[in-house]
Order: sequence, then structure tokens, then C-alpha cells
Amino acid sequence: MAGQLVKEWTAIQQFPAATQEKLVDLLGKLKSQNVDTLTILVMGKGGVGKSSTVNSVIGERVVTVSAFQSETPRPVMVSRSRSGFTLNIIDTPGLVEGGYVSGQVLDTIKSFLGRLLLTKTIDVLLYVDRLDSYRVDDLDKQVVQAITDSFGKEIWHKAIAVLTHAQLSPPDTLSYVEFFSKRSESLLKCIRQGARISKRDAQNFAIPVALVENSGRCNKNEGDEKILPTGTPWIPNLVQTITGLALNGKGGIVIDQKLIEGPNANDRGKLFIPLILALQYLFVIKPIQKRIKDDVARETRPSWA
Ligand SMILES: Nc1nc2c(ncn2[C@@H]2O[C@H](COP(=O)(O)OP(=O)(O)OP(=O)(O)O)[C@@H](O)[C@H]2O)c(=O)[nH]1
Repeated sequence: MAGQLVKEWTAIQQFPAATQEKLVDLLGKLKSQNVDTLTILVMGKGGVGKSSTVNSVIGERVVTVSAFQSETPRPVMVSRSRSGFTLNIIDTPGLVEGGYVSGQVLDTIKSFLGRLLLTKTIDVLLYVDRLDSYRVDDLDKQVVQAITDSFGKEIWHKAIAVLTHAQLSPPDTLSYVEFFSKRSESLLKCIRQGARISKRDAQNFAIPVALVENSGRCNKNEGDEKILPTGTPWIPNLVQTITGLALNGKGGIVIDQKLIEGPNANDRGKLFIPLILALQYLFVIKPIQKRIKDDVARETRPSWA
């Protein structure tokens, strides 16, 4: 990738042996299908755990994590290669500023992608939110809508809903599995509404949900792998979901000029052309015609004629 430093993915060796084995297996599966590069875009609101998730997957602290609004300039792309396979992960700033979806942040993300990935593709979107948010609201829908408007509805063919803080203790009345299924169903419903995916089309846009626990206090199994309350080691599970999506037969999101400049940037004014012509006729041409007519009517023959 032009101008992009691709480092060797040495941090993979920091993972416990069982996790390493599964990751190497999954990368092998991708290579066997002729996929030797995977580019993952990470988006979501602020403070939901995007940067932490990037660090967890790479296995080292590659992007700054902060309990408050991040001061690290983002977007940032982290690239790692291993045995001829390259993983690119793009961390982005939170999409909400001052209680509103920030068009400026989205534009920054798009121009960053244009500079780095023009004519290349985004293979997977990690849409990050927290498991321990108890409800979705209109702002969530607006975030999804803004992503859809910027990248096209097709991006949801390549999306995983990632829920961080997954080691939560649910309220007394619900089991962990019940809580997870309620939370993921309400988030998926919000995504479908925000992305304008009809009920009939929902099957076609089956968005997987993956759980993540970035905390250093995440429980571990006997193999030292970080596990969810269900016992599932979450890093290989997330990478498996990513692999499945990369190989789901749907094309990635191509970063081209049209996407960078916004939908029909050149056509934007076209809608106004008839209106402008009508106004021109009413307020310019008609008055001129009238003045000419009046002038002709007022014209008196010169004395010499
Ligand atoms: N317990 C727990 N804390 C998490 C988890 N993921 C992130 N955090 C914490 O949540 C805070 C925000 O995490 P970030 O990774 O910076 O979140 P972000 O989405 O990148 O935030 P912005 O930079 O504002 O866009 C930090 O204090 C993290 O330590 C998680 O899975 N579990």
C-alpha cells in the first residue's frame, strides 16, 4: 500500500498457543481462497471501545486508548503482515460530536480512505458498540444512516456488530444469554432501520454479532485464552467471524472517487436546474420582454422622420 508502513505481525506470538494456532489456521483459510489482504474499517460512536478492539486483535498497543475523548489523530491505519498475508485495520474517530452525528468526521474518514486506499476495497466493517448499553435511541439510528449514506447500503453486507464490555453481569432477572440476545436484537433492528433494510431483505443482510472484552481483567480459560462468560475465546471467534464475512461471496466496498466525493457529487445541482430556469424566465426574461414591449409602445417617431 503506497506510503503505508507494513510491519511484520510479530505480536501474534504474544497470544496464547491455542489462540495463535486458530489465527494461523484462519489466515491459512483466507490464503487458500486467494485472499492475501484483509482491510477492516472500524467505526462507531466515541468511547465504545474501537481503539481497544484494534489493539486486542493486533495483540499490541498500536493505538491510544483513553477513557475520555481520544486525542490521537485518527483515522489511522495499522498494517501487519505474516507469511505473505497483510492485515490492515483502520481505526476512526467517534462519529458523534456534541450529541449529533458529525458529517465532518465522516468526510475526514472518507478523504483518509481516498488518500490511502483509492481503487482498493474495504473487506469488513466492524460496527462497534457496547454490550452494556441498555437501549438504542434515535442517535444510534442516525449513526447507521450516516454510514449508509456515505458508503452505500452494501456496506452492511460486510458488517459485524461488535459489542464490547462483554464480560458484564446482566440484571438479576435475565441470564447472560438472554441479555445478549435482547441487546443484539435491538441493535440489529436499529441497524436495519438506519440502513433502510426492509424486513424482506433482512435475510439477505444477515449481520453477525461478535462479543469482545478488552479489559485486562477478562477471564481466561486453562489455555490462557481470554474468554467470554459463555466460555468462548473471543479473539479467535471474532477473527473467525471476520473470515466468514470476507469469504461470503459479496464484494467489498470499493473506495473510488464517487464514494469519496459523496453520492452523485456532480449531480447534486441537477435537481435545481428546472427551478433555476423557471426563476430565470419569470424574473429575468419576462421583465426584459415587457420592457422591450413597453419601449416599442412608447416609441415616438423622431421629428426628422
Ligand atoms: N471493561 C471494558 N472496558 C473497555 C472495553 N473496551 C474499551 N474499554 C474502555 O473504554 C474506554 C474507551 O475505549 P476506546 O477504545 O478508547 O474507545 P473508542 O471507541 O476508541 O473511543 P474514541 O476515541 O472516543 O472514539 C477506555 O477507558 C477503555 O479502557 C471493554 O471491552 N471492556
